[in-house]
Amino acid sequence: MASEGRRPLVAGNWKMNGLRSSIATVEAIRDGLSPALLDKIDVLICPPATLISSCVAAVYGTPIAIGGQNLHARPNGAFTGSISAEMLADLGASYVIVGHSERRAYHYETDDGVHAKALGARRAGLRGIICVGETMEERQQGRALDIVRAQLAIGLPKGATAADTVVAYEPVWAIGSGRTPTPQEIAEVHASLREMLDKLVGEEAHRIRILYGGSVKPSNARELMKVENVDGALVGGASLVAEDFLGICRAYEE
Ligand SMILES: O=C(CO)COP(=O)(O)O
Repeated sequence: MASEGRRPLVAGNWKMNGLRSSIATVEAIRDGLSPALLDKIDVLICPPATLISSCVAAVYGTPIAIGGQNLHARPNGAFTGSISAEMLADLGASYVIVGHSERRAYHYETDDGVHAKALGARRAGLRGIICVGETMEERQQGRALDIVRAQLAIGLPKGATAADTVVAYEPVWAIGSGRTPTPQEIAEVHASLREMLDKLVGEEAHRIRILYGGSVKPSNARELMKVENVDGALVGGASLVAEDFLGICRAYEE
């Protein structure tokens, strides 16, 4: 449950999916969210960078936020193909995902790199969503908590606040697999992350949101979102289908 006044955040990560025709999905999400629900939760869509501008236009005048999926740590320079936090902010993005496990696995991102990117996000006034998560092998070795705590301790910028930082726990083995940890397993990791946040930033730890991500669907969202210290969801596959993403948002309806 998002408690202690933390406002839930339901975020969609489209990954490398979406053409201009996908703006219809954003419009359907926009039109399907009731004012009463938007009073209770924050909603964010992170499309590929190519669609950020048109998504920003589609949600103009609503509280729905648009974010990037990755950034370069530097503000500008000779980094062919890269996009800086300033460029994302310039398009109207207000969040950016940092250190997603797919970036770590396929683009060799390290915890130090995640830290540099999170600083870049803060520099440009974006909220960084810092992702942590263990592999199945690490879980089986009993190392899940050690892994995610270390990822957080290195990745999180000094003095992080709820205004510039969100944490997302995404077990690598739950992403796109249809498998999720049990509510007890999620509660254990989120409590441990909250405790680590407390060590790192003190009181502010109780204001920083910790999302759960990995195979969140309308059918399991209610159960997962009421786990203690779960302050929302980071949704992959189900965020590509307006009705599914809306179904997850509606877990917060009652
Ligand atoms: O990686 C994720 C979100 O960032 C989760 O993806 P799925 O919801 O497709 O498992």
